[in-house]
Amino acid sequence: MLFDKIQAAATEHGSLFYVELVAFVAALYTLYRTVKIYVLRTRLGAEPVAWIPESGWFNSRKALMMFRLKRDGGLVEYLWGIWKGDDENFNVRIGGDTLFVTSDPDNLKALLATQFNDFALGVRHAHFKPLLGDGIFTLDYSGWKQSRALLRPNFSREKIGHTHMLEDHLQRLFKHIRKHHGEKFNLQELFFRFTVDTATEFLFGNSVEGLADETIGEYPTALFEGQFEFYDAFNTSQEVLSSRAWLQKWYWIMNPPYFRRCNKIVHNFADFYVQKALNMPQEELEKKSEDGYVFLYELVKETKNPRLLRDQLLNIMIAGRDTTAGLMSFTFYELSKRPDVWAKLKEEIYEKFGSGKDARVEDITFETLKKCTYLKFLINEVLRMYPSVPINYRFANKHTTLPRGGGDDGSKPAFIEKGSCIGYLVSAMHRNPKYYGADSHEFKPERWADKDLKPGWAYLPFNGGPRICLGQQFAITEASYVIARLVQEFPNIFDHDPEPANYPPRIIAQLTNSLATGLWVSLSD
Ligand code: HEM
Repeated sequence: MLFDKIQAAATEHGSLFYVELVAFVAALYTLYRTVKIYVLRTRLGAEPVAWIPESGWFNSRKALMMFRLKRDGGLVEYLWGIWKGDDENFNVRIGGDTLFVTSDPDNLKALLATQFNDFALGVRHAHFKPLLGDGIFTLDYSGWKQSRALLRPNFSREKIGHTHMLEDHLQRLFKHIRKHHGEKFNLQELFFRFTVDTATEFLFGNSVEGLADETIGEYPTALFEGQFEFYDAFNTSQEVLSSRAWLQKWYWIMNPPYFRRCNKIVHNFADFYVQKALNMPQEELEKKSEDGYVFLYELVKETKNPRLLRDQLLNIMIAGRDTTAGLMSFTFYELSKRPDVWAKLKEEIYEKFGSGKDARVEDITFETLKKCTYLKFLINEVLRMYPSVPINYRFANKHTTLPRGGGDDGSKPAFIEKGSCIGYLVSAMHRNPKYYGADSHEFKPERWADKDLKPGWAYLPFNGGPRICLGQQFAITEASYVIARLVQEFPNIFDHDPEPANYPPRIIAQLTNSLATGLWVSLSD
């Protein structure tokens, strides 16, 4: 009936009729949305949030620019520029959706802790599922709770404090450094290989030995066909996951055949070790637990489900590997540029653990590393200036509010519509003078000695609330050990940055951060 009437009206008024009809429906819908949001917002006691000006149709110009900068390494600085530190909260329209962007500690506390149940990861599960399946990093609600309960006991102090497991891999790293005879090389690339080696050993009980190659006269042991493809496949899959995360609800566009092929290689790798563990007699498992700590062997005591085991291990791998490599890379980036920081660090490490031939390696433990005050300040500062996860997001699972961002001065509650996305920029918050003073853009480990510096929720490298990083202590122990050992072995560091004028450096923001041009340094005895 209605359709017939529309057709008759179209015949009578000519072809412009359809354009007018669409405009009318759009206007009606806009009016409906405006009234609906006004009513909901008033009911929840919130006020309107400021918008940042659009550029291009639905901000398409901004979105394209962000994609380009993500690839070229300028995204984190660009976002900081939009922010300017003053506007900690605003709305932005991207591709027709409203994104509430915040770097306000009060809002982050509500988002991640006090109003935890109002928010979820949302589409992250769909973004990451082809590689990671159902695990702690991808699930919400009861699935996440069960995962956390299953995995948490494996991060206790006695299970993650095995620093000696790192030493064999470090010896390989030293060989790579020494083969350059004091000439420049890319240390970041070695750190990324190192963390895959240590992560695969810790998680699966066997390292991929990515650092073992002919240039240092070592060859990895292959246990099965396709083992050596794991390293590249995992990197490639991870890059695609990052692009899918950036595409948000359009993630399905990014599903190329090479992604599916790489996922298969990674799954075959994990399945091999899972099956090996499942086939192990109980006594052998117990014996392995006594010999050293392997995540998989501990999990097998709790569940025999091969898919669950594979998914959880890959979830931890993705959460822990690049983040730690990034932390070590940015630390040495700063160390290579700051002789004053390098000297103070050396003083502390040499005093506590000796150096060169007199190095007391066995003294470097979880407990003794914790007592290295300057090393702690250094790591705090690296994670402040270069948080491994600079940008993150959550979705509202109901109509709700966040404490700040509404009203003329942004001090009133902000309305958050069900289904909308909240982007939070930890990197911007970490450089805001409001929380870190006028020198907030400077790299200054000493700031952490100031007893008055109590950033609370303004310092969030490991997230906060119920989903706080499970591997925080693990990562800090591993990075501290590597830093201390490198300082012991190589007393001299020199900067060979190909872009020395670019400070802060260009950063590639994949799922986590890395230096766009690599970490070019030389280290010598
Ligand atoms: C410098 C190193 C690291 C940093 C900066 C870091 C940071 C983070 C952040 C920001 C999150 C929250 C992600 C989100 O909820 O959206 C997270 C979660 C997580 N991290 Fe880390 N991480 C690091 C290393 C590690 C390591 C080494 C492991 C494991 C061996 C690990 C295991 C996890 C797990 C399992 C989660 C998920 C927790 C949950 O959702 O309940 N992380 N990490």
